[in-house]
Amino acid sequence: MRILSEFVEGFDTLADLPPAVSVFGSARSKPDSPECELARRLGGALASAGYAVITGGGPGVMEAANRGANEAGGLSVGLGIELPFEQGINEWVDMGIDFRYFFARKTMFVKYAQAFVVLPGGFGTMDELFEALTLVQTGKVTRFPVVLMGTAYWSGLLDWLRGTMAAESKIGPADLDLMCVTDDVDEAVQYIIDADAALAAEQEALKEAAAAQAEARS
Ligand SMILES: C/C(=C\CNc1ncnc2c1ncn2[C@@H]1O[C@H](COP(=O)(O)O)[C@@H](O)[C@H]1O)CO
Repeated sequence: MRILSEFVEGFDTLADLPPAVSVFGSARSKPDSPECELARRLGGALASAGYAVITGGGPGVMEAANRGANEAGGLSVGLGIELPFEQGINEWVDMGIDFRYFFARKTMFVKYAQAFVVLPGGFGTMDELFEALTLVQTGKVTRFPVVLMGTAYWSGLLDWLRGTMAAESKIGPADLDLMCVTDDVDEAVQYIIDADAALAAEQEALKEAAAAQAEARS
């Protein structure tokens, strides 16, 4: 079955990926747009911090993030999707996989990334953002940093989330804190590094507590 083989190929190809960050954003942005410029700098900064950069492998913001990572000597990953108007995986991708099913592809974005960074985009980008937030809100993934970049673009949505969605109790007030909103590439990368360190410390503490319990029982 095609969908199963997409999971198998994804797991096989990405199994040895170093720590990675998934970057989302518009397929339609022009290479000289502010968001592509930001995405390129972000890709470079993530690569310099030791993260592989995973995108949808398409044009626009995806290509810019892949380009930044590739130019900085990092690992640039593209999870392409078969579309009727598909343009193929962009030229800055070192490791590319083509998917027919959004569902299998989305699993890879989450399973193999330590964080999501979301730049301005359309329906596809919104789908990816809200899927990530739902996974974190419901505890299906723990301590998964979500960074929104391009503050002017997001401000209207954030006002609505605060003023309508949270105000009418459709989300909790703390749910808005699940996102870091910034235009500063260094702040975005540091937020991810700090979240990674906090998670590692938490896991270490759990391991030590389990070892101490086992010791006490023996
Ligand atoms: C629209 C055009 C090409 C589309 N090609 C895509 N290739 C890869 N990934 C895509 C593509 N289109 C959407 N995606 C995914 O959704 C996000 C962008 O969608 P948006 O609606 O443009 O915000 C992106 O993160 C991808 O994962 C021809 O220009």
